[in-house]
Formats: sequence, structure tokens, C-alpha cells
Amino acid sequence: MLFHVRMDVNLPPAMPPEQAEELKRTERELAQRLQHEGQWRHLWRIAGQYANVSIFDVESVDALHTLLTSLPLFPYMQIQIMPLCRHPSSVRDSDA
Ligand SMILES: O=C(O)C[C@H]1C=CC(=O)O1
Repeated sequence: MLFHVRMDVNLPPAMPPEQAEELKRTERELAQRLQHEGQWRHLWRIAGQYANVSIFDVESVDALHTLLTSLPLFPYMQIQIMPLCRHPSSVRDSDA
């Protein structure tokens, strides 16, 4: 199942910089592992914002929930999810 996910990150201004850097480092490691594994299909920065648009390819809504809540930055994110299905006019298959 494909999902379009928008994540807006809001780290508390009072968070110590070392803690923020460690969270970002562990988030990056996990995000890159999930991209290599194929579950995190696209990751795009929204220009000018500490936010991203991502496409996830996972087994189920429960799997998406488990993945998103495992992200180190999850407690500091606002997340919007749009489930995707095939458009009848699309010339691509869902693997493209
Ligand atoms: O920077 C972000 O958009 C938040 C998050 C998503 C992937 C990652 O490495 O950090």
C-alpha cells in the first residue's frame, strides 16, 4: 500500500543542541535504512520549511503506524497521511 505522508518537524527551542543533533542523526540512519529496504520510497524536503513529503510503501495502515511511531523525531512531528491508489489514467505502474 502506498501512502503520501507529510511530516512537519517542530523541535522545542529549549532542546539542547546536542540532543537535537543526536535525534537528527538517529532519524537519518533509520530513514536511510528504510529507503534502502524499499519501504520509504521517496523523501523530499519542502523548500523553505523543516518539513518533508514522503511516499511509503508498506503492507498495511498498521505497518505505517508502527513505522512512523518508531521514528526518533516522531514526538516532535505533525504528520498528515493520504492513502494512495492507482489512478485509472496513470501510464505508470505502482513500482515506477
Ligand atoms: O528532516 C526531516 O524532514 C525529518 C526526518 C525525515 C527524514 C529524516 O532524516 O529526518
